[in-house]
Amino acid sequence: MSDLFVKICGLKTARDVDVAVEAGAGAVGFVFAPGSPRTIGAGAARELAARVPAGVLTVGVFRGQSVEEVRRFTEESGVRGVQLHGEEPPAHYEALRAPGRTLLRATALHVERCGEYGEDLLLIDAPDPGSGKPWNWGSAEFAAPEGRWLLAGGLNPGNVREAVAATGAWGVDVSSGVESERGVKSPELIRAFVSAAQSYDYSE
Ligand SMILES: O=C(O)c1ccccc1NCC(=O)[C@H](O)[C@H](O)COP(=O)(O)O
Repeated sequence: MSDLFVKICGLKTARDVDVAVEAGAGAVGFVFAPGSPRTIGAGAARELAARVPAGVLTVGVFRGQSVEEVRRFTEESGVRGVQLHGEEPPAHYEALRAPGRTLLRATALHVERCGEYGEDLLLIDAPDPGSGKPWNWGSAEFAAPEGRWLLAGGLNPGNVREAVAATGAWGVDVSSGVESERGVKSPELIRAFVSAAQSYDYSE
């Protein structure tokens, strides 16, 4: 067993939040970026976030939205983490910094180390986030950043251990790989993903 940090993203129902928490996820994500089958409103997210124990991070997921909009969704929903997917500049991270808030920078670009934009956690993702399409994390060209970073993009219960072994990621993030159809989470796949990820032993 490892302490691998697991984030389950794109949750929309109380059942799926409860399953993710009980399975051992360290974070759960709610999509506030418009235009996704996983998008929910701040009010719905507030009810879901209220079910989550203090030790599990609740995260709002945004893409290309203004600082004002991100702030409004974050405050209305009560999530404690903010994840930006739109290659927002460092000024957005500075503006969104608040006591007790965790900032996550999601990018498909090469990054030397976590924290360059003022983020607390880095998420190295596919160019098309939430698509379920894997990218070349296993290739020789991929250089892992320094610091705490999560791997995302096309992960599923069957490949997550191999992905962590290949990259040395501190954590993993998944959405499509724990769905029975696009936008619909599967409790069985959530449990299988967390179990597979956390069975990884870094000394392997
Ligand atoms: O999920 C979406 O539809 C989405 C839309 C806009 C910005 C981000 C989005 N999702 C982010 C994630 O779910 C994860 O961070 C990650 O990309 C995992 O995606 P997947 O490849 O589907 O596992």
